[in-house]
Amino acid sequence: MKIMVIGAGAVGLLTAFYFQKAQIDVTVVARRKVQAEKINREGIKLLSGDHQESVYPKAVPAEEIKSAEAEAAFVALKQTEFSSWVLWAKSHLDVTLPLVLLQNGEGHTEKLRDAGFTELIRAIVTHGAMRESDTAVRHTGKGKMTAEDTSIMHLLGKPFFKHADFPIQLSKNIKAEAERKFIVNVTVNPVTAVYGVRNGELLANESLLDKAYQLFTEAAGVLCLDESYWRDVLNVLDITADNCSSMLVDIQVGRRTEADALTGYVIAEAEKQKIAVPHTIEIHNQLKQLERRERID
Ligand SMILES: NC(=O)C1=CN([C@@H]2O[C@H](COP(=O)(O)OP(=O)(O)OC[C@H]3O[C@@H](n4cnc5c(N)ncnc54)[C@H](OP(=O)(O)O)[C@@H]3O)[C@@H](O)[C@H]2O)C=CC1
Ligand SMILES: CC(C)(CO)C(=O)C(=O)O
Repeated sequence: MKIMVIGAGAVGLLTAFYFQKAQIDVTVVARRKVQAEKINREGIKLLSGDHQESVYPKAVPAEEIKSAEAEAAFVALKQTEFSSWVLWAKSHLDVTLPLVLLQNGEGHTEKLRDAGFTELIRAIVTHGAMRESDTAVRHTGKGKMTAEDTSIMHLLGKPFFKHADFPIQLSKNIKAEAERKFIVNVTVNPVTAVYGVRNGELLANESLLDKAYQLFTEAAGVLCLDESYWRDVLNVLDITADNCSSMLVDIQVGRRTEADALTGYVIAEAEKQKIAVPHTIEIHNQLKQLERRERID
């Protein structure tokens, strides 16, 4: 099989590494030509604890793709880049190419559907990954990829169903899986980013946990989720206590955050349903202010 991995950041490099290692023909599509050239020279190095290993997929810059010679593409760029990427996708990819979407947050699937793409497969990633250089990725937390149960995912996922380090599982109810991840991200990420703390600090500090719970209650109201999802949030906080959330990292390095696809999505849905979400609006505005203050790109 041939796949493309579009976006050579943390999740893209991790996905490309494990697929190439499983002897699947991978083409990495990088935004920057210089990154594609480095991957072609040096391969992709995975770092996990003390273990290091390299694989050698092909890489091409996005500007040089004419049409996709692949059975599917894994899309691994952030929500912040999605709208402009959809314009690129419309002119470079066949609308029937199966696209496996690895993003946190909501709104991206609709953007692609509105652009005419027909084979959209959602996947939820619970791994932790950090890009250390243009060619090296650290696997910081072993989780899994849960993808919508489709025939192409049966083929693509097969080498990984029992994989020790990069397991893929299929779900007939990906909406529920996505909601479970969404409620964690919309609760944990904004509080850790605004207060500049690691995830575990929310468990240690009652006032921060209260703020997270207020966000949880508002998001759960909008998504019609029950209180049992709060246990998931506490569980993730416990398991990832030492992590800096992705949103905190974005603020620290001066990048735009994925707030629009998280708190922004809750605010938009609440407006449609005429539900008040004052705490979500307040923290969303704080995030936007922080983005303006810290932004370097
Ligand atoms: N990192 C993690 O542990 C996890 C991340 N996720 C989710 O996965 C998604 C990706 O996150 P992550 O990998 O961390 O993000 P990164 O910022 O590490 O990577 C995004 C990559 O997309 C590339 N890119 C941007 N625009 C384009 C474009 N038009 N064409 C091709 N490539 C492009 C960027 O290129 P450039 O380098 O040139 O900027 C960058 O390499 C996010 O939605 C995130 O929330 C989910 C679970 C865990
Ligand atoms: C689960 C959590 C909160 C781990 O840090 C995450 O997904 C993120 O940081 O985006």
